[in-house]
Amino acid sequence: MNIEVIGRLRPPSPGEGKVEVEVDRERKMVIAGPQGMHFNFQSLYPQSTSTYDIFRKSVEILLDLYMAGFNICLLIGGESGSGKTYTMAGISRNNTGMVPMIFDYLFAKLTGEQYMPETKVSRHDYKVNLQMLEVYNEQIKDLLKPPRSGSNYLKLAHSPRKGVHAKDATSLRIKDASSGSSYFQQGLGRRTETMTDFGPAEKHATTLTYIDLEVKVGENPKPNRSRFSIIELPGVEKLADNVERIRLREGPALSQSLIALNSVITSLASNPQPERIINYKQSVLTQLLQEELGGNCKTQAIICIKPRTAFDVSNTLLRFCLNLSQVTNFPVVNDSLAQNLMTNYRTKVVDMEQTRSSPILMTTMPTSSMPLGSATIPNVTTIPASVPGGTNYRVVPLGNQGDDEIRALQTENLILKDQNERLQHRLESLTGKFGNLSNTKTDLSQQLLASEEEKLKVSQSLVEMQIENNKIKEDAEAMKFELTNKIITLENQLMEAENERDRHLKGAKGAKERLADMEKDRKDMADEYVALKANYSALTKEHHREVSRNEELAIELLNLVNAKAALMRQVRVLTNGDTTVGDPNAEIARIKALVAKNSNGRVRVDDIIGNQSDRDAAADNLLSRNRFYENEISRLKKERGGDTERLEGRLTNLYKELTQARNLARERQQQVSELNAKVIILRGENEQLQTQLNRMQHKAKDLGEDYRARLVKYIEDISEYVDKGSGVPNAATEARLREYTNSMLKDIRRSHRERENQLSHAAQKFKDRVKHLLHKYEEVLVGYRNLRQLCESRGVSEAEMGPDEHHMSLGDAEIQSAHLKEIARLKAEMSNVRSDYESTKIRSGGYSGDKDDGGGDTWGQLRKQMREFTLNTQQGLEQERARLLSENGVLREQLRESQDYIDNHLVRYKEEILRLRRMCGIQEDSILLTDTHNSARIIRH
Ligand SMILES: Nc1ncnc2c1ncn2[C@@H]1O[C@H](COP(=O)(O)OP(=O)(O)OP(=O)(O)O)[C@@H](O)[C@H]1O
Repeated sequence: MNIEVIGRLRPPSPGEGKVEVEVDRERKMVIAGPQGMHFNFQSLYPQSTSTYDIFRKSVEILLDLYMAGFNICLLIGGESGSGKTYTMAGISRNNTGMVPMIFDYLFAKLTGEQYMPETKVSRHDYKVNLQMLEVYNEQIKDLLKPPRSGSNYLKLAHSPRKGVHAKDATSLRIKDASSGSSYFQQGLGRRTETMTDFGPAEKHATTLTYIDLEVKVGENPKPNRSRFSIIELPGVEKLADNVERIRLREGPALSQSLIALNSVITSLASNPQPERIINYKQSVLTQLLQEELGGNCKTQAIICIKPRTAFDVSNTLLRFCLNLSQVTNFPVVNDSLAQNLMTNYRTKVVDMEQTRSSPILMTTMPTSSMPLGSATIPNVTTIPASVPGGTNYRVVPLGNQGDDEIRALQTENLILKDQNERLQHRLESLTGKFGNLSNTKTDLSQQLLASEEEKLKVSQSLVEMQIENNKIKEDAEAMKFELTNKIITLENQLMEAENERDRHLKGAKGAKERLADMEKDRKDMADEYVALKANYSALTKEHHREVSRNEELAIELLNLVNAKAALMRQVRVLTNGDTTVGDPNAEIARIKALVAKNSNGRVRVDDIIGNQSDRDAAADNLLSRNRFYENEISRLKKERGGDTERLEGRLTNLYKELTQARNLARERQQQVSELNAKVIILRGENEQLQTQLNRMQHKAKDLGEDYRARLVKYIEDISEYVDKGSGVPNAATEARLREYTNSMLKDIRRSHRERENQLSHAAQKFKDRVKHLLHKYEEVLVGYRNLRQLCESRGVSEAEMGPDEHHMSLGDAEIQSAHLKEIARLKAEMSNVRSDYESTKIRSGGYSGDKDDGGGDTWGQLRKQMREFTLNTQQGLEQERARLLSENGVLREQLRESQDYIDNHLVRYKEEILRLRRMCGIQEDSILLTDTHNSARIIRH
């Protein structure tokens, strides 16, 4: 890592004149005249830039590295009066320099931030120490040592742990930034301020400020140790002069540090490789700056530039900058491992130096602070005996012992030289190895840091990936679960769909079949429809005919009522207002209502019967006729005399007979109704008998099955028994078989007896019922016959008495229409009234009225209809009776068959039991016998 070189232009002081330093457009390059050097600074801060700005832009980053464990060096160089001290220390509290700023920043960070930046590793238990040295005239001055505590000049020492260092230098523990700045200012105040012939001492002196930091990082118990070195170099303008001249003019020590520094830097610049061998021992300063210039340190140089400077000085300065910028360092993090490695390396170096140093040739006096291994023997003699304000070196002669001894010494010296060269070679190789190790260590540390960081990043990314992986897994599991559910649901749906499809197919098949059936049905229905339509048209015609007939009947009924009313009025007139004859108007009203109800208003009653005035007119007509008749009667009475009274008496008798006939007809109707009720009851009983017969048949069938099953079981048991036996029956087996057979027979007998009793009881009951039915039937017939005889004895005609007894049966008469019934009743009454009237007329003699005119046909038709009706009714009753008789015969036949069936089976059972008994060898001491009356019974002999 090369040394970074930045430039800072100082503003011109009052009276100094204008700025002559040339800066290019990019403000990075300072050109020393037209033919002079030019150098490209990493940063070139102009005059106006404050120290704080430079600190912020260029030093803060170094401090971060410093706190991370790197050694840092800030070289502040330039001409005398260019502002080196100004940059390092500032001039006041308000215009401070780099060191106070470093303290401020350092403590602010150490106390404020507990963790390293970027790596976030904890930082704790820090210790800050301050050392300040001044190298002037090859002497090391401890600037922090109080003046009155003895000598403050120090010797160089080389220890494995500290390397080359000022022995016993004061190291002050710094607790905070202000104390650090305070100590720093105190140290500055102790710098050498003498004036020499060649200018003030500060021009030739170097101020070294070391800020040592010890801090524990992370879990490591051993702290990192790093050093921040702020080195204010002497003015470089002397380098523009000839070195030999300087030495001749000033002596070898005054500018030795600067000359040696320039020489070392030039060597380092020309040897960037780590295996370079650099002679740092040219001065105290270069020895102290071994690490800062070419070792384990990150170095940055701030070169202060005066606004006006001489050409050769600026040329020298830029060359100095150029060399600096080409110096390569090998900084590493100074953790415990690196420290141990460096200690190990330094131990070897110290050991070699001790081995190489010769106690014979030269001895450094106690007052000398001669650096370890710094002086080569020839140079020793050139060291002046006295250096102003410094240490005295003296060459101590070994004595005058003759030429032989000198030659021996020279020989030994040559041997030693050879050894020295060998050692030098080894040292160089070791230095190269150390450089490699440092480089490797640096790389390793950097790689370690990078790998740690990368490891953290990788771990973080791994955790994030793990989390994301878990999330993906959970999502995948959830999705898998969801998909599984969906698949199951779809499978269920598929199965349901398949089932549905099968159902639909079956339904379609069934529907097709049904469709075919329906088609067939439709054809059948179409045929049926055609037939029905034909029937309907026929029925419609029939209906129309019936309606017209009904209307005709209604009209006829009304006419009859009219006629009846007229007759009733005549009867009233004839009977002199007998109230028993009835009110003709009421009869008309009743018939009107009946006709209106049955014809639904189609028959215009009033048109047929006429209104009240018509009826009154008819009544008047009848009354006038009545009066005419009365007049006729009175005339006849007058003419016939006593015949009238006799006729009246006969008429009265006729009326009485008429009343009796009516009562008889009513009574006969009542008896017919009772007979009808009895016939209905008989029918019900007949049905009950049929049901009972069916039950008996089923019972007989069940009994037969039961007996068959039992017998089969018995036969199987006996066969099994016989098969199991040896064929030679002994007494015990015979006894067991006999016992078994006896129990079987007992069981059969008992059940047979029970069934026989049940069947006998049922047959008896059935017979009783049949008898009862026949008895009732005969009673009905007898009643009917008596009725007919009574009617005949009363003189009722054949037609009026109704059908003969053998036609007596319920039939279509029950379903006759109300009109027909009413017509029949009215016809009967009409016939009665008419017969009464005829008889009265016959009795009254010679009456023949106008009423016969046109009425004979009507009566004839009515009589004809009534005869037809009677015949139809008789036919229906005969059919019903025949049906009942045939059913009765069938029932009797069924009963007989059932009885035969039972008897046959009982005989078979008996024969089977006897056969079994014979098979078993049982004596026929008890046998089954049957009686000859179709009933079985067991007779024990
Ligand atoms: N950047 C600056 N801004 C203003 N004044 C400055 C600046 N730099 C230097 N000076 C002033 O220039 C003068 C010389 O500065 P300084 O003493 O720091 O130089 P020097 O390089 O340390 O000199 P020497 O090498 O002789 O010690 C001082 O008065 C200082 O205040």
